[in-house]
Amino acid sequence: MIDAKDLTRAQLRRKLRQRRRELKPAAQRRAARALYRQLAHHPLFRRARHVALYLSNDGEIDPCLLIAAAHARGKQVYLPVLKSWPRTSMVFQRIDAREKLAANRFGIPEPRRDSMRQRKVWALDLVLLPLVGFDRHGGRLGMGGGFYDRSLAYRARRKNWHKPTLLGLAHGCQQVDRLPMASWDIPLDATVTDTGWY
Ligand SMILES: Nc1nc2c(c(=O)[nH]1)N(C=O)[C@@H](CNc1ccc(C(=O)N[C@@H](CCC(=O)O)C(=O)O)cc1)CN2
Ligand SMILES: Nc1ncnc2c1ncn2[C@@H]1O[C@H](COP(=O)(O)OP(=O)(O)OP(=O)(O)O)[C@@H](O)[C@H]1O
Repeated sequence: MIDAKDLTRAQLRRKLRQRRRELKPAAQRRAARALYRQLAHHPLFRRARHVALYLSNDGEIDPCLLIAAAHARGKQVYLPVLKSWPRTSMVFQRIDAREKLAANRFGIPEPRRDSMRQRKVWALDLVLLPLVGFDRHGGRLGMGGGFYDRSLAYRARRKNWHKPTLLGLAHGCQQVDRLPMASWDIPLDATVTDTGWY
């Protein structure tokens, strides 16, 4: 496991992104199936009606099997969609199983913006977050845009509001011993990997 103490956030991010990108396609497919087995029958997933996921990019663990399962079970499935203004914010928008998608400014596919299909993040039951690095204490290192932190910032002010449950999704190799937490970081309830819950 990487010792995060001697690295800056930028160095750590580079190292961990490289690790997940190095996974071969067969290892990625195995990891996606193992992640599905960790979550598909868990009560947090089974009970959730409104679930936000993401489309994998840059070697991220792929939640596509969970997306398919969520659709098949009649859940409402949401993806993050970047706003053009302010450029640092994003919203969660419902997609259907055959949704047409187009690449956003980072090359990640997303649905065409439609405010009728958007839902406030505090009205979601479960958000499955992509991440670059995680620790056992709810720490998350993202791509560095602050998109998830900004959309979850209300949590810091509303301590008694526990929705939605926040679960990071990652490959086991993205674990670090302890991430330095920034003042704006919103702790995860847990991170789920191909090998277990942390
Ligand atoms: N799959 C996925 N979707 C997601 C996120 C994510 O981390 N993963 N995001 C989570 O926040 C948001 C997008 N945030 C991102 C932030 C930076 C970069 C990125 O690749 N930056 C490049 C260079 C930027 C550029 O091309 O202009 C880089 O750092 O190399 C990508 C996504 C919303 N959707
Ligand atoms: N609630 C917030 N309000 C204002 N700025 C914020 C907030 N959260 C994060 N930021 C800003 O966003 C920038 C990136 O934050 P950070 O490095 O934690 O992103 P990240 O969690 O890695 O990215 P992402 O959530 O997009 O995957 C920081 O410079 C920070 O100043």
